[in-house]
Amino acid sequence: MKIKTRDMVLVALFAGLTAVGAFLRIPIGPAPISMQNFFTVMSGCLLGARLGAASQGLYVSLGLIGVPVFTSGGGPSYLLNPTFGFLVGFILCAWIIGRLTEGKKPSVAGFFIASLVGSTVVYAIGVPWLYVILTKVSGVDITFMKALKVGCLVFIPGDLVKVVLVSWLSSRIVPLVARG
Ligand SMILES: O=C(O)CCCC[C@@H]1SC[C@@H]2NC(=O)N[C@@H]21
Repeated sequence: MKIKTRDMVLVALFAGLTAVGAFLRIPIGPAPISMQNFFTVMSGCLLGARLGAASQGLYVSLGLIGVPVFTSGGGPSYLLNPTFGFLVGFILCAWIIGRLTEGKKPSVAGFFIASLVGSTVVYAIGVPWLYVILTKVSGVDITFMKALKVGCLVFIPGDLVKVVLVSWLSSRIVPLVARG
């Protein structure tokens, strides 16, 4: 399989942008508000399933080998960080958004619905991971409902704004560039 230079550049670009997103954060609890998922969702919308997921896979791999691109650093021990589930979710999120939008007419509504589905997957992996690591590894005494609150509910307003913005931007950018 031949990999195009353009594709490699786009994958590296979105891995880099997601890393920048980790620096744009507000610490509020076990998981911070961050701009990572803004770029995750955008990678799925703009690059499609294969390249979007590759960009997020590259991002997570760089963090795991020790490049401090996550909100609390990096390294293999991040597997036991309460927020690692969100990072796993990023890969699947980009892939799902790409699959749901590829070959379709680019519309704000189409990108919005796909981005909501993808973002739900980030929470579906992120919240149980957060709960298990906090309770079983860190010994924190919290209920699953509390984990749902600090790992999902607090982020919904901000993440909705991100998703609306990405959907609008993508509906304007995709017609100008062919997706790989
Ligand atoms: O440790 C990391 O680098 C991952 C942080 C994940 C933050 C999640 S992504 C979904 C939700 N929305 C936010 O703004 N923050 C959390």
